[in-house]
Amino acid sequence: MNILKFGGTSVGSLQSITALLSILKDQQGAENPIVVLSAMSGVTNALVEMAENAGHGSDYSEELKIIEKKHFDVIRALLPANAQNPVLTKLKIYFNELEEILQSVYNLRELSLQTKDLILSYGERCSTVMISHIAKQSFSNALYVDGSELIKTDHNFGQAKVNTYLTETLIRDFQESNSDKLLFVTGFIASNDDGRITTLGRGGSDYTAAIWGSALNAGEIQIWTDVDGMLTADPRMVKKAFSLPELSYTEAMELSYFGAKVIYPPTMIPAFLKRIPIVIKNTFNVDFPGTYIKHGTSASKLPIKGISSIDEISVLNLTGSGMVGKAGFSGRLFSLLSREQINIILITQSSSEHSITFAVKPADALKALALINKEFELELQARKLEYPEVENGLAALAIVGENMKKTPGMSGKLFNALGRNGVNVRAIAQGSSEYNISVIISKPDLSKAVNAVHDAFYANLKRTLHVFCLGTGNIGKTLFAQLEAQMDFLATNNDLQVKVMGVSNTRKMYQNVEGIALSNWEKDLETKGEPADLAVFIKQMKAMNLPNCVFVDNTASHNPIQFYQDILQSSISVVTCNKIGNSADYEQYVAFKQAARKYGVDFYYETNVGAGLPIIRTLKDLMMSGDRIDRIEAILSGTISYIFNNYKGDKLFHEVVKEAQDKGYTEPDPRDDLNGKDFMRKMLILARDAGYPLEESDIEIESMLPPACLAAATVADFYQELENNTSYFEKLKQEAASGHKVLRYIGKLEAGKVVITLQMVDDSHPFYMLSGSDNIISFTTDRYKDRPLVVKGPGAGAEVTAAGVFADIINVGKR
Ligand SMILES: NC(=O)c1ccc[n+]([C@@H]2O[C@H](COP(=O)([O-])OP(=O)(O)OC[C@H]3O[C@@H](n4cnc5c(N)ncnc54)[C@H](O)[C@@H]3O)[C@@H](O)[C@H]2O)c1
Ligand SMILES: N[C@@H](CCO)C(=O)O
Ligand code: NA
Repeated sequence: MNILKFGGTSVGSLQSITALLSILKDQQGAENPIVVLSAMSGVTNALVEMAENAGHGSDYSEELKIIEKKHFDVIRALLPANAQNPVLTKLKIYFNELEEILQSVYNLRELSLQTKDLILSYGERCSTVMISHIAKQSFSNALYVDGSELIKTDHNFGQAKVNTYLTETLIRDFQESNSDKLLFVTGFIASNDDGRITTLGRGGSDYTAAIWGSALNAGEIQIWTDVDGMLTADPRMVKKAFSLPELSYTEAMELSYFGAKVIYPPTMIPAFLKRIPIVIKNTFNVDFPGTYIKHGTSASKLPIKGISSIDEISVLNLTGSGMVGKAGFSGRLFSLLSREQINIILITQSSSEHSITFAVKPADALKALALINKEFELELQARKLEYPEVENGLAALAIVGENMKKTPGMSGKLFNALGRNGVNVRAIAQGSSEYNISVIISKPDLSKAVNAVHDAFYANLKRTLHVFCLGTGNIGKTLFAQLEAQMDFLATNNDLQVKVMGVSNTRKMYQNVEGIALSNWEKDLETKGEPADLAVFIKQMKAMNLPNCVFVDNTASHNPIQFYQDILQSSISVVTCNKIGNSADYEQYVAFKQAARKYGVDFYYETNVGAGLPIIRTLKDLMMSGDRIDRIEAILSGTISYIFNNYKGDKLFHEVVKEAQDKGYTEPDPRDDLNGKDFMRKMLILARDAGYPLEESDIEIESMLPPACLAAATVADFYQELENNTSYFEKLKQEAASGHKVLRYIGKLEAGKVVITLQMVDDSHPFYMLSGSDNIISFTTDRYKDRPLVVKGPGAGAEVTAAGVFADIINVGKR
């Protein structure tokens, strides 16, 4: 025989009650199941509130009408008119009784625990009367059972202790004489030996189900609720939390102890002792298998079963020489706390025995402090102990699973996930059972931490990168289009999800905790965005405190640079195509790298040189593997390359420059390309990555423009000056052509010196053959000595640049 317990949401609506009845139909068999019911959702809370209001002399009648109507509406909707009267009458009697009791409380302005239990009992009684009557339509043997008469307890109102022997006898006798009936039993309520109503405390209806299950040696106890079972983590924090197919009792205990609200551990003990399996099922998703909790280790191969969390705890730390080697010290401490019913969530003690740290609920913290101050008064006065302090604003997280026991590296994985996301661990505890490793962290970090740990342990699930993007121009726009097009591929082939959480340009900024739909980012930014403010954008990004977070700079602005270091120090990776950061002070360049290393995040800037071409990466690989750069020769301006490759025939120089700009090769300000500044920045970054601590002033740069062009105050003036100097450029072109040569703007790093020069080269030169916006770079190194390593290809343009930024983002995700 099975026990089926339905929680508040399962009896809370027409839809759920209909589902409940069809579940019962499916489970009809040789033996009648026992159905245990909670109060309709919201009713117990309403009863508590009414009781307390009455006790304070406040009005409760409105609320009473609401819950009465709630029951009556269900009856009117689910029973034919001719069957409504008996149950309406019965419920009306209950509500009249309840009103009289509340009125007495109101008159006396006194609410005892005993009266409160009596008031609460109407929740289960009303729902169970109601449902048993509705069930009669399809099950003629349905019978309402006031469970309070069968579960006998002591006089501890509010949290009564069950007299197991007597209760089990009563239940067995009752069931034996009603075995032909389908019993609908009130959960949560019981009575003492005076016959007064008591309640079973938190999770009480589950407890009722377990007591009945134990008394009748049930085949299984089904807990029907509104979620798909026990989840891997709190779904309010972890969107990717999923239902666990199977758990051992111990695992379920550990998980629920730390806040998985589905069942409350003490309620399971009667079932645990008799080894009765417990199945958690979803009334609203009947076909889903749910979670099966049984004795012994589970067959599931998951290394950890779940991550439990408590979002608010307080920690007390006891330190002092007085504890060292003193047997019985911790005994005194913990028996003191247990005597006063203070539940200790977690304990750690250093092996020097110099300090004990323990965590309690915030509500217990000051009480614990006072108790310790009193108990250890002498030791405190003698300074053998330091006066303890309470630390608030903390949270706890635990990974749970019996398989951890045999698997090394579990704690490594946990701490790596936390460390990489900048979560500081305040205290650690691992039971020697190895079922559970718990850490204490600061409360604001909890959600990030739980998500990071979830991602780390369930690596077969999609990992999520949270991306914040600055710049929606040429590159930014193209990146969004590429991200959108590639979403599905990444999900299926790399188990990676790139979620854009925020976007800003100079005018507007928009962030969304749910992520921004890439199909609609432009409209969202326009309509939902606020006026842009970079400092605020970054502050909000940090405040979201997301795991696996990446800041992407797709601007050509100085402004974001000043924030890089702070961003890296907040354990957020930086990906940038903006060259300004790496080509300013050498000191700053070093600081970025150090911050990234220290905080365990990435700082990627592949597109700083040669757009998407693998140049930075190649250089890094050479350096890391111990090669030494002897010489770099390169053409690194895509714009100038395009200009020289297309400045032919009748086309005028300034027209070709305009073409390059229109094709998206130039910097937002094309003067930065033609005056050599962009090229200079790239050479400087390369030289630094090659190990030379150079500054901009160390670079010798030959201008390819006449002075008037360099002096132009605006872009329009610049184009005008280019046109004015047409003959200068024509002369250059002819000179080259007459010698069967081509114009090339070439950078060279040799012996720690960088020069950029305008050259005319013939077909014997390796850089002669270039087309379009091609870049070319040749590395001559200790290992590539006789023939250099050469990278060549399009070195400018929105598609190839955005692709390089994209690859950098993905590389952050790979770690
Ligand atoms: N075009 C290429 O081939 C290429 C290749 C490699 C690198 N890059 C680099 O890409 C970057 C972007 O180039 P682009 O052509 O997309 O420029 P763009 O002018 O088209 O776009 C720049 C964007 O940045 C935004 N922006 C500027 N300052 C900002 C600030 N302080 N806060 C927020 N947003 C800000 C602007 O609103 C705009 O949306 C540049 O740094 C460039 O050097 C470009
Ligand atoms: N404006 C740059 C873009 C690539 O960094 C160029 O022309 O090379
Ligand atoms: Na590159």
